[in-house]
Amino acid sequence: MKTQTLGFIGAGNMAGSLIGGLISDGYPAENIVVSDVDTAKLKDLATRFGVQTFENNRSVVDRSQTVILAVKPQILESVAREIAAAVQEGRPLIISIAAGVRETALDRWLGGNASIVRCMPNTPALVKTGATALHANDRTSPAQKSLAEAILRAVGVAVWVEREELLDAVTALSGSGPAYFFLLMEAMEDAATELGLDKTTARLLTQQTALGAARIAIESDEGPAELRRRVTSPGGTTEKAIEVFEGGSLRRLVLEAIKAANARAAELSKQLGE
Ligand SMILES: NC(=O)C1=CN([C@@H]2O[C@H](COP(=O)(O)OP(=O)(O)OC[C@H]3O[C@@H](n4cnc5c(N)ncnc54)[C@H](OP(=O)(O)O)[C@@H]3O)[C@@H](O)[C@H]2O)C=CC1
Ligand SMILES: O=C(O)[C@@H]1CCC=N1
Repeated sequence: MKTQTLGFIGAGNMAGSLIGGLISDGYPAENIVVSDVDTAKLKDLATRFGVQTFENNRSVVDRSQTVILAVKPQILESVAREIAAAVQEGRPLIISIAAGVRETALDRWLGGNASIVRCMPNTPALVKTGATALHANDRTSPAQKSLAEAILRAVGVAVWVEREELLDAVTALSGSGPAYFFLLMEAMEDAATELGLDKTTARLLTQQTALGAARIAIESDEGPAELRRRVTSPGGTTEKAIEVFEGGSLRRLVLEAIKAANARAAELSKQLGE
């Protein structure tokens, strides 16, 4: 896979995360090409990672065996129509990371003969701890599916979903999920500073606690409920905090938040042509 040219259209947050992760996994920078309308973003990626950049999307498609579409969902139709003439008989493989844009809509915009893998990665790909779910259209060959999986697996875990609609749930869970943890970290830091800790100490302890909790959760055979119980001494401090979280309906809030994100993904797909 690393000998093939991999193209990115869109040089924003998610492209930067994927490129950073791929390069730290040993993907040669000279085999990565990127285009964007924003030259400052191209310059930034070229400086940080040494990738080749272009202001013209067609230049990226013409050079690539695989093209990752990393523009906002609302821009995808115009980008797809712009590159359609260069996408023929399933080549290059198209990987879309756009939230809520269905394979059928993208295929239509691309001219009706594209091999498309839709996936939902997340920004921790930058540090090779990404979480991605994938789904492919019928035209995608087993070799193309393996290639897409290998690209995303290089920056974290990658799993296939059986039905494309499930990518909306994945978007709401792990696509947006890093932001949920960051929100909790922000709130924990603020609380700690209110209790008198300085900002630097509050941040360090919060970060290390998040990392430690995630590592234990990954390495243990036990689920989060049991792991939580191990921290919660009867009559102790954690119990008091958990009572406040449960009393404030944290679980209901999380359910509502994730359902709202899922609904937004479905709404985007309706707005953007199903
Ligand atoms: N951010 C995340 O955590 C995740 C995002 N995604 C998906 O990834 C996609 C990109 O998101 P994100 O990286 O956050 O978005 P960004 O806005 O950071 O990046 C998109 C980039 O595309 C550029 N662009 C706009 N028009 C064109 C065009 N015609 N041709 C080429 N480039 C263009 C934008 O430039 P300009 O800003 O000037 O418009 C911008 O630099 C979205 O579809 C999103 O749903 C998926 C998983 C996680
Ligand atoms: O907020 C968004 O729409 C994108 C998709 C998942 C994460 N960021």
